[in-house]
Amino acid sequence: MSDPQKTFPVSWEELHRNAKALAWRLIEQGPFNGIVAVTRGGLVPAAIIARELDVRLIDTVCMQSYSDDHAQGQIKVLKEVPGDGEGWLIIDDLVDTGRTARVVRDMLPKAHFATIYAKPSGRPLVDTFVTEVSQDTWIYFPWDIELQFAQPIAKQKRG
Ligand SMILES: O=P(O)(O)OC[C@H]1O[C@H](OP(=O)(O)OP(=O)(O)O)[C@H](O)[C@@H]1O
Ligand SMILES: O=c1[nH]c(=O)c2nc[nH]c2[nH]1
Ligand SMILES: [Mg+2]
Repeated sequence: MSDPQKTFPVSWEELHRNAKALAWRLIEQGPFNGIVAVTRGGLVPAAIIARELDVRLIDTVCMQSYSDDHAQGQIKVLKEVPGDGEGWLIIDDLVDTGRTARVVRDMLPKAHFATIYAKPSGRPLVDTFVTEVSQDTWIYFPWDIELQFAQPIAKQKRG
C-alpha cells in the first residue's frame, strides 16, 4: 500500500471484544472440525475464537507478505495444511488487498474463511467478518503498538 491516510489503533480489549463478536457469528456456521490460523496475525484471534467455539484442534498456514513499511512484497508460503479444508475454519486478523486470502482459499477451498477486520478490496474473499475499515486505513494491532506520549491536537496542528 502507498502511505495509508488514516490509522486505526486497536487495543487489547477492543480486539478481544471484536474476536468474541466474530465467534458469535461463527457459532451459527459450525460446528468446525478445527481451526487453521494464518500466521502470524491470525494467531491471537484464533486462540480467542477456539476458546469460544470450544475447538481444540488448531493448525497453521504460515505466510509472509508485508514488510515493516506497509509495503506488500511477494507472498511466501512457509507452511501449508493438507486437504481441501472441508469442515475447517480459517482465521486471519484482516483482509486488505485480499492477496493472502486468495492464496489460503486456493489452498483450502472448502474451508470457511473469517477475519475480524476487512478492507473493501479483500471483503469479497471473506465468508464472515466483523468490522470494515476503508482501504486507505492502516490497522495497528495491540501486539504492534505500545502506550506512549501523544502531542495535544493543537500542537500537532501547529506542526
Ligand atoms: O489482504 P492482504 O493485502 O494480503 O493483507 C492481509 C495480510 O497481511 C497481514 O499479514 P502479514 O503477511 O503482514 O504477516 P503477519 O500476519 O505476520 O503480520 C495480515 O495479517 C494478513 O494476513
Ligand atoms: O498490521 C497490519 N495492518 C493493516 O492494516 C494491514 N494490511 C495488510 N497487512 C496489515 N497489517
Ligand atoms: Mg498475516
